[in-house]
Amino acid sequence: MAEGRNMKYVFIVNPNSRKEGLYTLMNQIKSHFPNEKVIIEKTQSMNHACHIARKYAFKEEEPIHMFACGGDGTLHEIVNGIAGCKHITLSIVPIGTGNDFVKYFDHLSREDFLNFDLLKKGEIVRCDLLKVNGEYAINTISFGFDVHVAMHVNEYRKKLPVRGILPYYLGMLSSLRKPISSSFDIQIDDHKLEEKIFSFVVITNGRYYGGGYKPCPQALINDSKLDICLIRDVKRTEILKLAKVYEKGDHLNYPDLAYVTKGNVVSLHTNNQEIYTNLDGEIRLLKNPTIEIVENQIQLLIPSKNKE
Ligand SMILES: Nc1ncnc2c1ncn2[C@@H]1O[C@H](COP(=O)(O)OP(=O)(O)OP(=O)(O)O)[C@@H](O)[C@H]1O
Repeated sequence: MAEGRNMKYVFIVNPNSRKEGLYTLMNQIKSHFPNEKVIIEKTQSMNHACHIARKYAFKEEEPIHMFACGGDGTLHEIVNGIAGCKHITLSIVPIGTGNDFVKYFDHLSREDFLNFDLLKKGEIVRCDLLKVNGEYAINTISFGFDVHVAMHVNEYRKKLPVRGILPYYLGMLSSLRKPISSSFDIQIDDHKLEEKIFSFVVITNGRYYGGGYKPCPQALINDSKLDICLIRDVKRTEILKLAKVYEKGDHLNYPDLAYVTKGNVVSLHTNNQEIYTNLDGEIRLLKNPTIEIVENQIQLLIPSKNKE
């Protein structure tokens, strides 16, 4: 835990999170912070987490240990409120349904992130952010077929009382009714790609997204680089094969299906037309999106399983 005499502990909680996660969280707070300055802020609507986080970002005089309690959507909003703030340390309490970002730390389980004893002796990990047309993302930004899948996933989650991986499969099936590939005019740094037809393009900081897929298995959250996965013009008959290998990050063994590269800036020229963009699972319509890496923007505090 980030400690110090004046340390303030701020929990930003999405109350719509999994009930058992919320229950564990409240018990953990009670037992670990009997006397300290603890503030629990519950989100009430879309983007509220960002507004709450920003309020603390402006209070530069006091050190703050902030906890993002929810799913990747809550984390996304908080990161947009505190990017670049050196007086805030951020821990993630993954009580959402997907929580793909924390899967990056593959030596830690979801339970480890909920264990404040492990957080007490935790370690600081500096984290870069992606930025597109003024908005940050901590995990991934993508374009193409997988954005349509994400949109359907969000719809299924709203409409049906289903959780876990099922909305992702349903979203994929719904998206297959439309063409899988489209034309992209892509520039990576000063290199314009000659290849234009792709099924989707994923730019990553972390390693997992979309319920557990692994576009850039070697991505590092603190290497000051964008990792870019380009999925080629996949036919309907190849989608199942792709999904299977993509989940394990084995798609790179099939260069006819996909390839990965690195860069500092990725630009999509859309002739001022809007394109659906997926930022950490949130959907936006952007014109001519330009994605850059912004280094060392967040101090993450993650649990440690080391004895001492
Ligand atoms: N009280 C609230 N009522 C309705 N929506 C809310 C409320 N608080 C937060 N939200 C919205 O919930 C979404 C975030 O949900 P959550 O944190 O579970 O993320 P998620 O995108 O579902 O992630 P994951 O897939 O990891 O579970 C955001 O769009 C946010 O604006």
